[in-house]
This record gives sequence, structure tokens and C-alpha cells, in this order.
Amino acid sequence: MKIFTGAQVKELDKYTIEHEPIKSEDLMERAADALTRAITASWGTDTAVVVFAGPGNNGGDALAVARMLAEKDYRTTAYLFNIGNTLSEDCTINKKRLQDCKKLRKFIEVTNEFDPPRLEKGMLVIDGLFGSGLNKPLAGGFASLVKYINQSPAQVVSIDIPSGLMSEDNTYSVRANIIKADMTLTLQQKKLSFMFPENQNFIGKLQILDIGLSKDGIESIPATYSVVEEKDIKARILHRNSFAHKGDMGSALLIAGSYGMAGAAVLAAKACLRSGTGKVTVGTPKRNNDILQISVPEAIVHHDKDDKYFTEPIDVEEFDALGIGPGLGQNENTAIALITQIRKTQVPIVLDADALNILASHRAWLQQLPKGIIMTPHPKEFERLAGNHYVDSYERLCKAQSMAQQLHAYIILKGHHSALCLPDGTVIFNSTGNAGMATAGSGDVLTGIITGLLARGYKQAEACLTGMYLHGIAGDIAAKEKGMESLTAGDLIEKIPQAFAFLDK
Ligand SMILES: NC(=O)C1=CN([C@@H]2O[C@H](COP(=O)(O)OP(=O)(O)OC[C@H]3O[C@@H](n4cnc5c(N)ncnc54)[C@H](O)[C@@H]3O)[C@@H](O)[C@H]2O)[C@@H](O)CC1
Ligand SMILES: Nc1ncnc2c1ncn2[C@@H]1O[C@H](COP(=O)(O)OP(=O)(O)O)[C@@H](O)[C@H]1O
Ligand SMILES: [K+]
Repeated sequence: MKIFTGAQVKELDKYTIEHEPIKSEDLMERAADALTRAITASWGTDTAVVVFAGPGNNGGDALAVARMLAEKDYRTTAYLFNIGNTLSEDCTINKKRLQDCKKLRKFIEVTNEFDPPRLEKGMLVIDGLFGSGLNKPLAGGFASLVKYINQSPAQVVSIDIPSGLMSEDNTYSVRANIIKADMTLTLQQKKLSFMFPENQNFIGKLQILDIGLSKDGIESIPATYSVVEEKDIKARILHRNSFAHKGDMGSALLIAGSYGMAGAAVLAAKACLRSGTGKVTVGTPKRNNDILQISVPEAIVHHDKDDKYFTEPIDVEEFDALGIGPGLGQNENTAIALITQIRKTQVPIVLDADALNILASHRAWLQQLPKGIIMTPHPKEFERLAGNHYVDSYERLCKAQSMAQQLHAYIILKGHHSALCLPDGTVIFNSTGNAGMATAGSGDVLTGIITGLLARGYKQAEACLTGMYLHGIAGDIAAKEKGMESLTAGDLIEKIPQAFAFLDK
């Protein structure tokens, strides 16, 4: 599913109006109808409704919703904020229609002074102040109104976007001046700012309403951001032919684990084996031998000459992919071995965990990374790598996007909606996974999966996308069975087979 920017939403609106064709006011009527249906599904006619409408089309939507609710016998009061006499055309049309509605309790057009109504428990506020047309953070009277609504005990439904929240960049937004909705009814598609953790308490429960914007328009307008869908992954899954031999299924090399961190190597190796690759070799220090041999008998162990750390690059000629980093430690000898290993490796590489931390402390080496390298940092690892602290997820994402472009790399910024930043500057968000996966070792599992898929024959973009999706599905299946609290990284590995089966349906 594409995520359009505020400007692109306008373009899509225009495209729909011209090509369907449909009058702009009728498109608003269609949106308001979908919004009203969603509201009446959750609140009964005994609810007193207060609608706050702004001067643009978000306000137009709100006024149309006010009329529809009043017609359905909801006790509805509407406030239209027309401070600068700048109502949009469709907002003006809906103001008139609302004024003609006999069933409306009260309509107040605010042009100067505003005496706020009492907002009590059990009441419902419809927030239609600003939507995708907000062009600067809220201030003055609107900021005071937002604060007034937020401190009230009434429930709040936001139309399209909680007012005060920008569709994309909220770096300069004043957080106290953003509506805290209980429910956001967004039109047609998610907005970019909805993907970020720090904005979740503004959005509340999210519903996406299909208002029938042009499918051709959606198809033809290119989007920088999108959310991966089940069908995208299903179409990418490789199948085995009946005559397959393990030699055809790829050979993966994982370099992982230092003394005391053998578990990271075990988890990555098990996940790698479960991802369909024919053969897995684990490069690990001597002391971890028995642990690896006993816990993952299917894997071959390649011993480092060092007892405790990875210090000796491994010949990669016989391998199809390399995953390096989980539990590696950041010893200086390991750092030298890492960069030497990267230089001599001709096959696709996944860098994770300590491999990323080492690069963060040897940032000049970033320029030596081969094109097409995959990196899977969590936010802290990414900040170390980029050598900067970011004020919010948007700023961090922009930096990851530009780094992916500069280095021709695939960067998976891990989190609730992991963001795959591609070398062409586009970003694909993951849509699977849950908070139970916030547990030690789940990143090691992801590294194992992606390395396995690469060895198995998936290209970098496919391996990243399929890997993060599959990892999340495994997490979702595990959470259903064990609950999120008790979920461990090992559970994810156990559910990879079911995740594949689900994608094969
Ligand atoms: N394709 C879609 O998604 C559709 C969108 N519609 C609605 O249209 C909305 C977008 O409408 P608009 O583009 O008119 O934009 P908005 O209604 O979000 O706001 C635009 C108005 O607010 C003013 N404004 C912007 N920032 C301000 C600030 N910080 N302080 C004070 N005033 C400010 C602008 O000058 C303008 O008058 C969407 O959010 C949605 O609710 C629907 O009507 C139908 C279809
Ligand atoms: N709340 C969440 N929702 C969905 N996925 C999550 C959530 N928390 C963590 N994950 C996933 O779990 C993995 C955690 O990786 P990471 O932070 O590297 O863990 P570790 O270092 O312990 O292995 C990532 O793939 C991430 O996307
Ligand atoms: K709004």
C-alpha cells in the first residue's frame, strides 16, 4: 500500500475528480458518508456530539459529518472556525447544507471570540480542524482549543489526521498542541507520520476508510513510501523443484558469537537453516564449538584460531551469502578481521549488531562497503553508525534513506514498522510483527533469516522484504500461542515453518 505525501493526496484527489469523473463536493460527501458509518458503528444515538470544523476541506468533511449525524438523530452541535474568512469551496457548500439541516442542535461560526462549550464524559468530539493541508505547527487560539479538548473527559474522533499532526515531518510540531484522539479515521491510506512510535498516542485506534479514490491514480502516482502487503510477499516466495539437491539450495556463512555470546550464533544459525538454505556454516571462536555442535547439529562449525573472538577472516569462495555481527564483540582484532572479511567477500553480505557497532567506531570504513550491502540496525545502532542523535523517527528515517542512497545499501531500520530503505531512495515499511518481539535475540533471528534467503537465491531487496515480513509473521504466530509477554527469540525460530506455510497458501 502506497503512502502518499500531503501534496500527493491533493494530486490524487484532483485525478479522481477529473477521471471518475466526480464533483469535488460529491467526493467529500462520499468521504463523509464513510466517516459517519465508522462513527455510528462505535457510538450510539444517545451520544452528544460536538463537531469542531476548520476552514479547509478537513472542516468541510466535519460539517458534512455533523449533518449526517444530526439526520440520524444524534444530538449534534457544530463549531466552524472561520477566522480569516478563508473557507474552502467545499467547506462553504457544507456550511450552507448544515445551516439548512433542521435536526442540528446548534451551529456556531467563530470569526473572532470563542466561548468553548462544556465537554463532558460520555460526549464525543469530532476533530475536523485540520488534516493533510496543515502547513505549520498550530499556535494561538487553535493551540488553546487543542489543549482544551485534550484535557476534557470527552472522547475524540479525528478526521483523517489528529489536528496539529503533520502528515510527514513533525520535527517542529509542538506536541502539546496536537489533538490526542481516541480514534483516527484516516481517508484512503495511512500517512507517513502514523508509522512512527512517538505519534501513536495522538492517533489512538486507527481505521483506514476506503473513499474510492481512483485506482489508476493510485497506481500511476509514484510514492517514495509504501507498506508491504501479504500479496507482495506471496508473489516473491521461491519454490523448490522436486529434483532439488542441497547443493542447489545455497550455502550460507554466518560469523557470529564471541565467548559468552554463543547464543547469538545459535539463534542466527537455527533461523538460517529454517529459511530454506541448503547448508549453514558458522564461523565462531573455538570455545563456542561444543555449544554450537550440540545445539545446531545441522550446521558446520568453522573455528577461529582465537579462543574467544573472531579474528581470522574466512575464505568465502564456497559460500553464497555472508551474515556477520550477532554477538561478535567489538575487540580491535575483531574489527580488523571484520573489515578484511568484508573486503574479500564477493557474495551478498548482511551486517548486524556488533558489525555495525564496529563500523560506527571506524566510520571511514563505511566508504569501503561493497554496493548492495545489507545492514539491519535498530535505532540506537543506526544513530551510532550515522554518528548523530536524531530528534525524532522522521529525521532518523531521512538520514537512513540518504545513507542507503549514498552507500547503495539496503538498510533495515528495525522497530515496530521496520523500514527497509533501498538504494533508490524509496522506503518500504513492514506490516507484521508485535511487541512480544522486543526481546533479546530476535534481531539475531532476523539476520539468520535474511542470510538464509540470500544463500537460497533471493536477491537483496527480496531477501530483506521477505525476511522482515516472514520474521514478523513468525512472531505473530508465536504471540498467538504463547502471548507477547513470554515470547522468546527461540519461539520465533520454531514458527518459521508455519510462517512459510502461511505464505504458501
Ligand atoms: N483525497 C482525500 O484524502 C480527501 C481529503 N479530504 C479532506 O481534505 C483534507 C485536506 O483539505 P485541505 O487541503 O483543504 O486542508 P486542511 O483542511 O487540512 O487545512 C487547510 C486550511 O488550513 C489552513 N492552515 C493550514 N495550517 C494552518 C495552521 N497551522 N494554522 C492555521 N491555519 C492553517 C490553510 O490556510 C487552509 O485554509 C483532508 O485532510 C481530508 O480531511 C476529503 O474532503 C475528500 C478526499
Ligand atoms: N514492538 C515491535 N513490533 C514489531 N517488531 C518488533 C517490535 N520490537 C522489536 N521487533 C523486531 O524484533 C527485532 C529486534 O531486533 P534487535 O533490536 O536487534 O534485537 P536483538 O539485538 O536483541 O537481537 C527486529 O527485527 C524488530 O523489528
Ligand atoms: K483532523
